[in-house]
Amino acid sequence: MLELADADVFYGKAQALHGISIACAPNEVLALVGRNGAGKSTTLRAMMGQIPLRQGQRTLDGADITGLSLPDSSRRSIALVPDSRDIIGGLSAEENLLLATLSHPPGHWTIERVYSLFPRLRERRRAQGTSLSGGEQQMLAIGRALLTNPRYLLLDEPTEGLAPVIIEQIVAAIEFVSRSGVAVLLVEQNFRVPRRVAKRFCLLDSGRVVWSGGRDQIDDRLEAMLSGLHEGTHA
Ligand SMILES: Nc1ncnc2c1ncn2[C@@H]1O[C@H](COP(=O)(O)OP(=O)(O)OP(=O)(O)O)[C@@H](O)[C@H]1O
Repeated sequence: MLELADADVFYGKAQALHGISIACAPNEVLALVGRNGAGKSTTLRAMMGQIPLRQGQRTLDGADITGLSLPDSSRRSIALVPDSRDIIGGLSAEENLLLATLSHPPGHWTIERVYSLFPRLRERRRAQGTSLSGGEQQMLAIGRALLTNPRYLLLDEPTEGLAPVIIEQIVAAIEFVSRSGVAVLLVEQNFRVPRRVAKRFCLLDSGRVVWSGGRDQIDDRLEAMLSGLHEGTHA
């Protein structure tokens, strides 16, 4: 279980998270949804150890990892795919993947397995990072994270700005990765993708969890509200 308990996060003097408590169980797909600026990305960064907690605790399987650095969190089987994707533009797609294998011991995920998950990446393996499309970059960013052999994969808006046909490939990949035993913590502003792949949802607003529940607890009113989030509807 990867957990934040009563977490406060600040950017300078501005408080972004107010006592957030979120727990992601092994093997589950948990979605964090909420409108722009609600604190979704900040929550993922806090889960990853990329930003410090002013208050509260981060735990992994009950052990306190609040102060664990980002590289150590990565070695402890947590991986973050940021919305910026952070592909190294001067390297080929395959070189980007190779880099990830250098910093982690070999495990289930290999470059071959990443290519099986995203055949398009095999075709584009010699292409420079800068020449990859948005969808290819997203596939590469997910593949690179998988090569660290995470038990918890944190995905920040993986389908944002992508064409429907590519979104389908990303959705299929999330489902496959989840079936392979990796827990996925999915951040999306748009409710359509989480609706399909997640079993549990946390709705964030102004740095707080304002609702959480399972798929079967989403009634028509909540469904309409969540579906309207990306159009700017207030939570
Ligand atoms: N690097 C930063 N420096 C200062 N403030 C920040 C920074 N990143 C986020 N914030 C602020 O923290 C709050 C939460 O932002 P966050 O990016 O976590 O929200 P979000 O729900 O992920 O929204 P979005 O969908 O726009 O990414 C917002 O008020 C935002 O302006």
